[in-house]
Amino acid sequence: SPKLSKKGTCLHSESKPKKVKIPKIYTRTGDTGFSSTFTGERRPKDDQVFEALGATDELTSAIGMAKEFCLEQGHPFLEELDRIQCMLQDVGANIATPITSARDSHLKRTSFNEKPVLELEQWIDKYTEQLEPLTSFILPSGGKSSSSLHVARAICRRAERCVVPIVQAGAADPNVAKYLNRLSDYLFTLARYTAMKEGRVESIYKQPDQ
Ligand SMILES: Nc1ncnc2c1ncn2[C@@H]1O[C@H](COP(=O)(O)OP(=O)(O)OP(=O)(O)O)[C@@H](O)[C@H]1O
Repeated sequence: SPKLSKKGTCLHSESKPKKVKIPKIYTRTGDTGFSSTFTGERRPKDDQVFEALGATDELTSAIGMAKEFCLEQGHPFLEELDRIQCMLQDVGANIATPITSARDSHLKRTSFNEKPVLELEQWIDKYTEQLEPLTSFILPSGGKSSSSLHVARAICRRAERCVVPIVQAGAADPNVAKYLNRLSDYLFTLARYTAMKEGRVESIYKQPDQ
């Protein structure tokens, strides 16, 4: 197969070097504060679709950071977090494709079903069985893995708040809201599980002296 030289020319063994156009990351089309949905609509960047896409992006970035802390501790569930990050790409694709302006071909490529929600539930149940039942409010704590998972959990809840009105308007699949709702429970449970596995104490709520 053709190889690229450092200057971006395409090197074929038998033909003359051809210039390959490397696409630029910036198109400048968003500079006036508008951007595009996957269905081609132009909307202002403070539209609820872009708010939800941005929150989903923050969520997967927070999970990426948490994953690094969990990796340092040798936790065995990194494949679950990888899969969740892939699912969040699909969450984004569904949000970026308002059902109200989508053609069949768009819908086929960006549908989101209930299966990943059920998968999260299985994972939650697996960790919950190994944890002591909750008897008081815990505070985000319990080491770097646990605390970073709590940050991801809080961002997940914001993403859910952004998605709910979009789902209620019939523009995104209800399974997307369900997935985010379940994901925050998963992240909470996993935060507690990592604290337990690392032998870290979770801070609990005590009524502060008045
Ligand atoms: N600030 C934003 N927050 C969340 N999502 C965004 C934001 N800006 C754009 N998007 C979405 O992410 C996609 C990719 O973003 P990108 O930055 O390339 O868009 P743009 O700002 O419209 O274009 P450009 O950066 O090339 O001027 C867009 O098509 C849009 O759906």
